[in-house]
Order: sequence, then C-alpha cells, then structure tokens
Amino acid sequence: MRILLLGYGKMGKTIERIAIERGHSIAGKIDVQNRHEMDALAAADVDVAIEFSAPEAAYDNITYCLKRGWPIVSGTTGWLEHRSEIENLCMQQQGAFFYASNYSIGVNLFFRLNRQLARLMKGQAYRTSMTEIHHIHKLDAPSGTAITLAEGIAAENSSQKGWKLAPEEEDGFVQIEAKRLGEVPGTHIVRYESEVDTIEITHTAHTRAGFALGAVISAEWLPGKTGVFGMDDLLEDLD
Ligand SMILES: NC(=O)C1=CN([C@@H]2O[C@H](COP(=O)(O)OP(=O)(O)OC[C@H]3O[C@@H](n4cnc5c(N)ncnc54)[C@H](OP(=O)(O)O)[C@@H]3O)[C@@H](O)[C@H]2O)C=CC1
Ligand SMILES: O=C(O)C1=N[C@H](C(=O)O)C[C@H](O)C1
Repeated sequence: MRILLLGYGKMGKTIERIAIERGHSIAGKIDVQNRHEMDALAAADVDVAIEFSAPEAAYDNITYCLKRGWPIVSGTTGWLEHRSEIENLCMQQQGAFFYASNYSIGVNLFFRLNRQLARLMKGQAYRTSMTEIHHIHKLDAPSGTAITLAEGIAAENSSQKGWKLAPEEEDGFVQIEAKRLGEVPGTHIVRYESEVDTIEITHTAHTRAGFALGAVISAEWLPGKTGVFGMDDLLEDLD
C-alpha cells in the first residue's frame, strides 16, 4: 500500500519504519512546512493516510483527506471536541475514518480489563483515580488514553459521571493526574482506594512501536470500507 504520513514527528517516523518493514511504501511525509505537497498528489497516489500530528492540526488534516477520498487513520489526541463534525463529513463523503486514542493492542486489552474492573467495583466504597505519565513534549493533558479509560468507567458505572484533571476533584468524577517526565512513552494507572486497601491496574508502554504497529495494521484494514471505525471493529475482525 502507498501510505501518506500526515505528521512526521516521533510517531510519523516510527510508523514509517514499521510500514516499510511490512512491505508498504510511503506516498509522502507531511508536516507543517510542506503541506502544499499534498495538493500535488493525485487521488490514486495514496491508498491510505495515517495522521499523527498536533491537536490544532488534526481537524484540518482529516477533513482534507476525507475530501480527497483517502481513507484516513488518525491517532492525534486533544481535538475530539470536533469529532462529531468529522464523523458527519465522513458519512457525507462516503469516506472511511478510523480513530483510536491508543493503537497499542496491549492498551486495547487494558481498556477491556478496565471496564471489567469497573463492573466489579460498582457499588463498592472505593475512590477512583488515575495517573498518566508521558514525556515532557506532550501538548495535551490528560492523555487521550486516560480519557478513554475514564469514559469506560463511566459507561460501566452510572455513579461515575466523567473525569476532572487534578488538582480539580469532585465526587462522582474520576480524578486524573497528568505527569510529564523525561521521555516516558506512556504509562496509565487506574486506581481504586479505600480506607483499608488499594487496587491498581497499570499499562506501561516501553517504546512507541506498539502504537505504530497498531496504526499500520489499522491502515491495512481500512481501505475498501465506508464509515467510522475504531479498534473494537478491527479487533472483532481479527478475533
Ligand atoms: N493514538 C495513539 O496511539 C497515539 C497518539 N499519539 C498522538 O499523536 C500525536 C503526535 O505525536 P508525536 O508524533 O509524538 O508528536 P511530534 O510532536 O513528535 O510530531 C508531530 C508532527 O506533526 C507535525 N505537524 C504539526 N502540525 C501539523 C500540520 N498542520 N500538518 C501536518 N503536520 C503537522 C509536526 O511538524 P513540526 O515538527 O514541523 O511542528 C510534527 O512533525 C499527538 O497528538 C499524540 O498524543 C501519540 C502516540 C500514540
Ligand atoms: O503523546 C503521546 O506520546 C501519546 N499519546 C496518546 C494519548 O494521549 O493517550 C497515546 C500514548 O499514551 C502516547
């Protein structure tokens, strides 16, 4: 497949390496300086686009690809207030849009474990909180993954209404502490605390390769489909 990379930073470069290892070619590497190069590409030059850019850039990048008729896999976090506009555009254009706040297969198993634990903890007297730790270059907080985890807890337990970013806290909201340390690729801890004990589950990414591999597998899966998709659709198909 010819893959267009929108965003050629830490993730774009890791995705390039894994895509080439899996036999794909790179149709273009787009960042802030060379966006005009996309206009020179013919529709047929690109089989699928993979977008890992910046919160303020994702909406325009995804819109551009949908209007060009290119299936698009996006992993950028921090822009999801515009998600429904993108989903509407995707339906209007009869395009293909794939989004995940985290493409790692391990994290997606962790999402399922998180929901299972939330079901068990329903009605129990525990305070729910989360810590996410990322590298100092990260622009958004809390992480997209932490938000997905908090949404998973709220979906399983109606006494949880959402999340608050620490130091803010409120009963019925999962408090998320966002730490920025060195070059940490991504650690997420979900915690339940009572007077007498603490239960924690943790996912620790050792490198970015897990995120990048998941994005490339999603890009291999998406072309030829119409609609809005996420990791559950992919994993169901692979199961
Ligand atoms: N869903 C997932 O599994 C994962 C998601 N992410 C998310 O992916 C995003 C990117 O992460 P990462 O690669 O670490 O970040 P980097 O800052 O390393 O790279 C971002 C790249 O995007 C480019 N960029 C910025 N604006 C635009 C634009 N308008 N058009 C095209 N490119 C643009 C930057 O260009 P320049 O350098 O010129 O500014 C840079 O090359 C973040 O939102 C992060 O949270 C990260 C890991 C996993
Ligand atoms: O910015 C990052 O690096 C990461 N961002 C994603 C997020 O916000 O959840 C996924 C991963 O944790 C790495």
